[in-house]
Amino acid sequence: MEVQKKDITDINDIEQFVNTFYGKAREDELIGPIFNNAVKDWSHHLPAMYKFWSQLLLGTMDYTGSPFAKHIPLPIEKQHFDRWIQLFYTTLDELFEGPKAAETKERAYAIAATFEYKLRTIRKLTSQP
Ligand code: HEM
Repeated sequence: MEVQKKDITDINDIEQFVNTFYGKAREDELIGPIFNNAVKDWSHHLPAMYKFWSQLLLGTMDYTGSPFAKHIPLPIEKQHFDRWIQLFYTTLDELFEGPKAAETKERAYAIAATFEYKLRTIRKLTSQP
């Protein structure tokens, strides 16, 4: 019988999915090299991601940053966002189950789609004819 998983309820749960997700992302053949080239200090990036997700999911007000801007210089396109989402969903499905976990996936999908659209638009506007 499959054991019922718990839902996401607190900062420990967020730290767990963030750590697990970036563990997978760093090893991924498509998006791993992008992270490993760009992130100089994981001991800074991971806590920033705990705060980002805790603000979105738990309503804490401790994230200050402008996440989209950090992605502008990166070599990422739709295929990379698709892989990001695939790994993120797999991570959440392995660890959690419930309305908050479902909301987390929805939020991630919406942000990924927005980032991808904005990057595509910026590049179109700034490319030479
Ligand atoms: C393939 C897709 C993606 C790649 C390769 C990527 C990579 C990166 C990199 C290299 C940084 C900068 C880290 C640093 O300066 O140390 C960053 C920052 C960040 N990313 Fe992504 N990212 C991707 C998609 C996403 C998505 C879909 C989300 C949200 C759902 C997200 C959320 C963030 C946030 C919140 C930060 C800023 C953290 C801070 O304030 O320092 N990223 N990302």
